[in-house]
This record gives sequence, structure tokens and C-alpha cells, in this order.
Amino acid sequence: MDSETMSLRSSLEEMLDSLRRRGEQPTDLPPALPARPNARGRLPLARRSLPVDFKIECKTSKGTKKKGGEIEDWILKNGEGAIFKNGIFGRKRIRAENQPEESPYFEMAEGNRFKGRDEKVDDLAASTSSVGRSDEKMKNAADYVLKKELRAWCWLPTGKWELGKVQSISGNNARILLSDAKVLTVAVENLSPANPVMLDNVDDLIKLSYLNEPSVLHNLKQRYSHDMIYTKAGRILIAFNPFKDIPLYGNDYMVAYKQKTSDSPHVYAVADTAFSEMMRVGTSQSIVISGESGAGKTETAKFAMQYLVAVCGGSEIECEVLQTSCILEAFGNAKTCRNDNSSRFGKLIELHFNPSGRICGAKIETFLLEKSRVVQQARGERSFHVFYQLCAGAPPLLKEQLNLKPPYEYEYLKQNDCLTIDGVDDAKRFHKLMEALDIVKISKEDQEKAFAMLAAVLWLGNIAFTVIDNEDHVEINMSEGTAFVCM
Ligand SMILES: Nc1ncnc2c1ncn2[C@@H]1O[C@H](COP(=O)(O)OP(=O)(O)OP(=O)(O)O)[C@@H](O)[C@H]1O
Repeated sequence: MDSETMSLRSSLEEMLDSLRRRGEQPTDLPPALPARPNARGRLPLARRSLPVDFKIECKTSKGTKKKGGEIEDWILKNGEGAIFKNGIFGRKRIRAENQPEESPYFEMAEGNRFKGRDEKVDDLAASTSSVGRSDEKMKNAADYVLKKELRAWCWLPTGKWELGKVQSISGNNARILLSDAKVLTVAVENLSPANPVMLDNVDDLIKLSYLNEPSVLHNLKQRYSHDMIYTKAGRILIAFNPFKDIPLYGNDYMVAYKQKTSDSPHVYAVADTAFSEMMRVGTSQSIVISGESGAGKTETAKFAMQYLVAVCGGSEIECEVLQTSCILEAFGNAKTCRNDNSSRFGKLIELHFNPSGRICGAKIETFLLEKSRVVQQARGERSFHVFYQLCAGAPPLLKEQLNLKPPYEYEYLKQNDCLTIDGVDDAKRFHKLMEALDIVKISKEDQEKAFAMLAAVLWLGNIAFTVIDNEDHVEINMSEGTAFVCM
């Protein structure tokens, strides 16, 4: 095992140990998530014009009937041989028992919508006994789709989804009129039902009649294009990174969410719900923020903390809590190819409240810091912010004491020729860092020790060695770095 893996393992072990120490069993299990529809296509309500609660039937090319999980397995194994591989829309051919007045699927709506899995399998078994009628039913379904000029998403060979209207269906192919007036012939298995226009821009994905991939992406994209970066998916909040300042934050918004006069999806609403539930139920609440690098997790966590601090306090401790971000980011964040302020560690932030709902303490645990970044960074990336901040912003006396040079003088910092970040003033950030350290009451003496350690690390990187024989023995080169580190 190499040393890096060893250090990662030990960090991981440390984290697990610390989690274990925090209690073997969570005493505050989160409430069960509400039942959510199948992501492949939630069946719409009976009153809507689209097909509802169809049954699945399956017959192999040899005529044997299959049901339940067998169907899925069989379709996967048999590919093109699966005659029911795809219906009018999507993977499943669906059929209704009775002919509705308007929709060929009407009858199934109320009775079967909330049936459990076993009941549905029973339905499936029943439905396979009437395969003979399926062609007629499918024709009705096709007629219905055509009559209503239903919109559908087409999966194009280019790998994109395109919205169009179904013009005609013949065999396994459908002709689709696209928005640019082009007509495409698409295999029906490459179609997914689109939601009616009235559902454009809905603020909660569970309001969509069809929860398929293109419909979800379309909805999120539309909202994003109107700077609506938050969307709900039931109890989950989806947050998009706008990469620009959007006027969605600040006092007025906080008041609106506190007084519940706004119910648009927002990180403030999530923080408010967590706080209200904590006060109501009397147990700890967690907000889990996840996403890929650059998705906006750190910013979102900061907005959530700002909200909690604003509505639950006004005393000194809250101010200290907010200042921790500045310190953590200086020491643990760095510029990467994906994010100019990427957190190179994980963190667990606890805010402690007293019985009256005021913040009375906080605890931050960090884990898995990417230590190797100190000595090596990928092209276009920097080491941790604090090194550049120290070099740029240290007061003259400190600079002299620590023999500080500009970043390009240090091997650890200059290796990638990436010394600055557009729009970021490292010197100013250093002053903010010192203020934050003062606010969280780190003594001047401890601050100086920390800065001396950082300077020592930089100088250590400047020590060079020369191989002096064939057995790879080395000798240290005398240089400014060597002299300074040995002092
Ligand atoms: N809600 C927002 N409003 C404005 N800008 C934002 C918002 N969220 C993120 N950003 C911008 O995107 C950048 C990256 O976001 P952030 O650092 O929060 O991502 P992250 O998910 O924490 O990334 P990493 O995992 O690399 O740490 C921020 O520095 C900020 O410029």
C-alpha cells in the first residue's frame, strides 16, 4: 500500500471512528420519505387526457406468457424478440381492461392507481389472459394519441431529446413533427410522453404527470433559464449553480420564509423546515448537501447557516459561526479546474440550539483533507488558498520574520504557473482571514505560530538534493530555503 493510500485510509478510519464516537445508532432517524412515483413515467390522473394506470402484458415470440420480474428479465435477455418491449410510449406496452368514454385507458384510473406490487402482478396475470384483444386496444391507444396530438420526447441518434407532436403511428414507427417543422420517423421505443404545456415550469417535480428523464430535464432547464435555480422533488431540494449573483437572498427573503409568506423552493425554506421540525419534535435535524464538484454545495451550506443564524440569534456566537467559513475555506479550499474555490475536505457542521431555539454553540468536524495538494497540483490548479494569501497579505513585520517571498519563489506554488485567481485579491482575503481568526478568538500568538508553520512548509519545498553516488545517496544543497528551515 502506498503512503497516500495509507494516509487516506487513516483519515477515513479517523472519520469512521469519530462517527462511531458520536453514537452507534442514530436516535433521530429521519421520517420515511413519501412514496414517490416510478421515475420511468408516473401515471397521470384520470381527469387528465393522457393514458392512466395501464397494465403490462408480455408474450414471448413462442407465445408463452410471463409475468412480474420475469418479464423484465426476459425483455433484457431477448432484446428485439420481445414483442412487448415498447408500447406507444416507453418500454412497456400498456393496455386497459375497458373502453373508456374518451380515453382508451380511462377505466383503470381510480381503482388501480394506488395498488401495491402484488396486486399489480395479479392484474398482470389477469391481463395476460386477454392478449387477443390487445391489438385492438393498442389501435385505440394510437388513435387517441393522434387525436389529441400528444406531445412526445424523441430520443435522437445525436443523443439529444427533442420535443415533437405525434403525427402518425405505423407499426413500430411514429412520425413526429418537431418544433422547427421537420418531420422525423422515430421508433416508438425512442419516444417518451411529454407533459402538457400547463405543467411547464412547475416548482415541484412530483407535480409532473410524466416523470421521465426528458421531462425532468426540460423542466429544470426552463426554470434555470428564468433564474429559478431551486426546484423541489418532494422533500428534496434541487439547487442549480447560477454562476452569477441572483437576487434571491438577504433579509427580505429570510423574513418571507420565516413568516411563510413565500413557498417557492429555496434553501431558506429547507433550513426553516429543519428548524421548525427541531422545535416541534424536539430531535436533531440534518440537512445533507451533495453534488459534484462546483455544484454549489459550499455556497448552499453557507446560505442555510446564514438563515439559521439570522432567525435564531443575534448574539456573539452566531457571528463566530459565520466566520468559520472564511477560515475553513482559506486552509481547506483551493482552485481546481472545475471550481475556483473547491473544498478539498469533507465537513460536518453542527449547530447547537437551546430549548428556546437560540444558537448556543457549534461544532465543525472535518475529514479527508487532500493533503497531497500541498506538494503537487494538477495543471491549472493551485495549492490551498492560505499559502497565496499569506504571501500576498502578510503585514511587513510578519513578512520579515518569516522571510516571506512572492508565490513564484516557492517550488510548491509555482509548479503550474497558476498563482492567481481571476477576480480574487489574495491580500484582501488574508486580512479577512486575520479578522475571522480574531473573531473566533484564536490568540495572536497562535495565529503567528500557524503562519510560521505555513512559511516553513513553503521553504521546505525549496530544499533540493543532489545524488552523490551510484547508490542514490543524496546530499542537501545549501540554499536560502535550507538555511531558513534549519534556523
Ligand atoms: N447560489 C449561488 N449563487 C451564486 N453563485 C453560486 C451559487 N452557488 C455556487 N455559486 C458559485 O459557484 C462556485 C462554486 O460553488 P461551491 O464552491 O459552493 O461548489 P461546491 O459544490 O462546494 O464545490 P466543491 O465540491 O468543489 O467544493 C462558488 O464559488 C460561487 O462562485
